[in-house]
Amino acid sequence: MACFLNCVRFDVTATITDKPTSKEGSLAVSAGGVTRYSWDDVEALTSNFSRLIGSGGYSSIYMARLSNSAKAALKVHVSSHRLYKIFKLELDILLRLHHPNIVKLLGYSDDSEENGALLLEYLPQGNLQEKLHSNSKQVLPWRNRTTIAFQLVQAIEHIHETCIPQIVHGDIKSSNVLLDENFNSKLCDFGSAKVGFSSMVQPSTMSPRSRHVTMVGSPGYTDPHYLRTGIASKKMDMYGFGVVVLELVSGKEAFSAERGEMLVHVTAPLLNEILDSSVELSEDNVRRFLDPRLLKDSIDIDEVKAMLRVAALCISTPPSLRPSASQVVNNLMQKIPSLSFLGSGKKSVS
Ligand SMILES: Nc1ncnc2c1ncn2[C@@H]1O[C@H](COP(=O)(O)OP(=O)(O)OP(=O)(O)O)[C@@H](O)[C@H]1O
Repeated sequence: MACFLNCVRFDVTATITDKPTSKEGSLAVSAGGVTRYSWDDVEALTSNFSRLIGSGGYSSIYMARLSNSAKAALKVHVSSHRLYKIFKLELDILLRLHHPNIVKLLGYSDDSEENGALLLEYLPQGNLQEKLHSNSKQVLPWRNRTTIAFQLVQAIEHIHETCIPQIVHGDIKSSNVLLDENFNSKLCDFGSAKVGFSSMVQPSTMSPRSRHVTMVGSPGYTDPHYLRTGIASKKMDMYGFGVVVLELVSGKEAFSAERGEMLVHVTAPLLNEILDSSVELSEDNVRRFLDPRLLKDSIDIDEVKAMLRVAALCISTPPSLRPSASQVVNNLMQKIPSLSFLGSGKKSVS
């Protein structure tokens, strides 16, 4: 996905585990459920990269077939030394992450610095951005939208609060949320992540004189506090999450290139109204903001208000006012009864 011109990736500083030493010709080697492939295997799995299923700023994603003929997705980083480091960072993180709402690593290939590839579980419904904003006739029902938000924030809770060391994703946006056949959401793309700090980090490449920061940013999703200060934190993930919730509720894009408009700006008056306890929130205003493609009569307006309130808190300034992921998990479970069922078995050990 396109990035802000003035923002590039985080510097990669995380330590990457050494690769396993045993390797038998082109035979794949499995450890802990993750298989290490040679580049020849990768070519065979993808039938020589014959079917492209997605692409990002730094990688191409190809359809792969495993030996049992199950589908998988193969992510290949554009060849360069810097991008190989991003590949190693993502590999290191995915090797450690095990959560139902985080894309699963099935295997990898790291033969040489030119060739790094991640084999991921295949998510047949693609990414949330396409699902919400393409002109497809298939409209994502309200129930799925609340579930997707809830599963996404559980994935964020896991990386922020459960796994050790903790991780800041650094690029929460709807194109980094993948959907399985039942529209369950899985967070992907850890190429911008920061590892091993509890809440804040100053990017190492930020010069004290220039405020130039090396960090990814996607239009409409980047925390303005981060852009101003260069300080990355869990709160920037909560900001990105808040924007995704606004997209889910409104069906509008985080950034409209056509109008040069950010969703957070368009929604600011309504969100201020939501946070202002002295104002009785007008139901008409809330309904007007809802995605027009949704069958509004069947939607509980209190659920919409709950989602908007969460979004408003997540994008608030200063970042210290934003809730943690676990606070959002608890709040959504309380306000949207159908989610408590999903939340009952939510914890998964890293
Ligand atoms: N496991 C998967 N199953 C199905 N489609 C996938 C999978 N992984 C990625 N994709 C598709 O490829 C797109 C790009 O993937 P990803 O975000 O990982 O790449 P990237 O190069 O890191 O992107 P970015 O520019 O956002 O950093 C996704 O938005 C999705 O459409």
